[in-house]
Amino acid sequence: MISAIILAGGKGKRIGGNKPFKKFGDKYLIDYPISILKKLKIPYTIVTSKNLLFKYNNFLSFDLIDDFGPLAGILSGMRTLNSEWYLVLPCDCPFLTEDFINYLIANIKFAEKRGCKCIVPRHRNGFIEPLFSLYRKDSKIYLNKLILEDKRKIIYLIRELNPLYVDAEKFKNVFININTPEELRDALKHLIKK
Ligand SMILES: Nc1nc2c(ncn2[C@@H]2O[C@H](COP(=O)(O)OP(=O)(O)OP(=O)(O)O)[C@@H](O)[C@H]2O)c(=O)[nH]1
Repeated sequence: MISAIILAGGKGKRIGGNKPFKKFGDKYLIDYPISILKKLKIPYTIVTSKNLLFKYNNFLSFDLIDDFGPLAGILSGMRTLNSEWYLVLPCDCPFLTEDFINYLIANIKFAEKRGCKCIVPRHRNGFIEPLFSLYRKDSKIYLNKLILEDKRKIIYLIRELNPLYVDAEKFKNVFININTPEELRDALKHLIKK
């Protein structure tokens, strides 16, 4: 019923390129979401740009449009795997947990009853986490439309999907992601403390 799309394209400019293969502890960043998805037996595809140096050939999909950003990556992943719901994740989420994913999945029935086409964690301050969210397969229609209109912000998608917002507060560490070398160092300290 659910498949996952790991977004691993983009330029990773702030971290100096090829973000998925930055070393983090004894693994690469991209290995963290993969290992959690494997434990949960959730099928996944890794969506990346053709120009990114990639070490894993299995499970790869490529962006249908270069440099468009996450929306094109999500649509590309949806075209690769057939599923009712898609879990979208970034490649830089070393503190992702099984509990968090199970929590999102537990909200699917309720979302379907209310006609919600996405399930999005929201923090107390209103900040949302669209790259740690579930999207129904019929999001594809809206993704196609937004891409044709060159609307790249993910908030445009969320607005079309009658979102079910769920509590992000109890999973705060899950959303630690890594954009710069400094953030990589800080997150490593966090990993050591764990
Ligand atoms: N497939 C795909 N993934 C993308 C694309 N742009 C960003 N991502 C992924 O989306 C997540 C969030 O990306 P950002 O951190 O906003 O952007 P980034 O390109 O990684 O980094 P910067 O260039 O420093 O902004 C990361 O997992 C990226 O790998 C894209 O065009 N295609």
